Amino acid sequence: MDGISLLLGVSSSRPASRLAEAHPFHRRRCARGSFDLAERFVRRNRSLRSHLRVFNRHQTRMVFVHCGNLWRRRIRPCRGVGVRVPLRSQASGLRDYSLVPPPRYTVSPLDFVVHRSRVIGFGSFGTVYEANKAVAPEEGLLVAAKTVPKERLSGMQLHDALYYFAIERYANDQVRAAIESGDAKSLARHVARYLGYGEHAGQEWLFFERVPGATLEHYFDSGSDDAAFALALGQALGLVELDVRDGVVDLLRRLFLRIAYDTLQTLVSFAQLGMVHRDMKPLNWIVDDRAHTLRILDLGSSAFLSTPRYGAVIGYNARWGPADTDYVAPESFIDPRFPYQFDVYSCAMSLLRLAIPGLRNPAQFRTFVEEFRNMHRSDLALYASRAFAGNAAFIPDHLVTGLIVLKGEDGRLFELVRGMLRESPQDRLSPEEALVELDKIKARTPA
Ligand SMILES: Nc1ncnc2c1ncn2[C@@H]1O[C@H](COP(=O)(O)OP(=O)(O)OP(=O)(O)O)[C@@H](O)[C@H]1O
Repeated sequence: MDGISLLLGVSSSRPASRLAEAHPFHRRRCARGSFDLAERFVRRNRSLRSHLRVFNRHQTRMVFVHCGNLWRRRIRPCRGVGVRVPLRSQASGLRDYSLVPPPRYTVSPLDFVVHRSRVIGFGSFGTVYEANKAVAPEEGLLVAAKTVPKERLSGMQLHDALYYFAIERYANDQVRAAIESGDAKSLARHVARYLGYGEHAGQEWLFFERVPGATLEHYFDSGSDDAAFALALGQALGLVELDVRDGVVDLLRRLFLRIAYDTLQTLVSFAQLGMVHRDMKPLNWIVDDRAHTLRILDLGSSAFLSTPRYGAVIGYNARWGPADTDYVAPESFIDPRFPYQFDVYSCAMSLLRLAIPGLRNPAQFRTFVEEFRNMHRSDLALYASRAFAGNAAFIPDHLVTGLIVLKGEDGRLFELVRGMLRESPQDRLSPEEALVELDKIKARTPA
């Protein structure tokens, strides 16, 4: 890692040399490249993500920066390009995971058998294993056991991983406490059940009930045609009345309404806890095919905006990069005046992939995201009108079904999604407002 001093990938119009001019000490170290180049670099080097602080202020250009030995250097954002590299001192002060309150729900890892050879999933910072509860109550329960892979992380990466892990623990504590107090029924249904935190032999664990089913991304990835996709997803969600004879548009519309409802209800409950999830996306939405519900995973990127006992905010730090750039709201970082609108945008972007068949393919979705934000300022109406006028690079054929899906209910669904995608968080619907609109639409839709 130390071998690479700095790698920049700058898309389209602003040449890397201009960036270098603004920061002469980096001039000789800047490499010019395309967005694709930079993105490929990031994807291939997922483990380096903790060192990549990326944001795209105007959604026009994207810069990725990798710093090996430059931790003390800070690159200030240029117009249109945002680059932030954390200072070591800031990193240690502001990301101190020991500031996160102690665990509320604890368990003994010895009560679980963790199957180390059966990895369910792993991300930049965590590994999730299959496990079983080995003792009563609930002996034999299928469990997902998440831990920080300390053996493959070191330095700042390990530090970041432990921080996210502590936030995830804290967030799950809050969610479970709300469920137990009876305040948040929707959370019991829409978040993976948290069993508790445990530590053994220097390894920390978070234990969850294992959700039977697959993530929405997995459904998108299935490669099946629209009708087969809709029926499989509908069956998993318990929409037994779905019938292929109703036509694909109708099937997709009902799925859309159902998933929008599940996710918005959850966002309303999160907001009641003062929480922004910050990483709402199909990969973190798992369809529980036994309880027939959508559950949200991975609370590790959450922000708690009002935690007076421990300081203003837990989990959120504007000096850090945003979450997944494909779904991140245009403000990139939470606007403290309209914090809950952040997740609404990511939710709507995810829902677009459900409604618009062409967007289920990740590469096509990424092309769409670029164009939608850069050329159309996240305005769905502008995008649609240009796409039909033949100005968009995105293939209109793919858009047609999706727009017909959204066009239902006299265009109300379209307007709802448009309102959820407003570029400015001030104009965007809050979770409550979006849910009210959705309720009105559902009331007009035959069951
Ligand atoms: N409770 C659960 N039940 C079933 N599968 C789960 C559960 N928790 C996590 N998984 C699986 O593990 C994968 C990774 O989980 P999670 O997103 O929590 O990890 P992560 O390390 O934070 O990943 P990333 O860095 O990509 O966000 C999920 O996509 C899902 O497939």
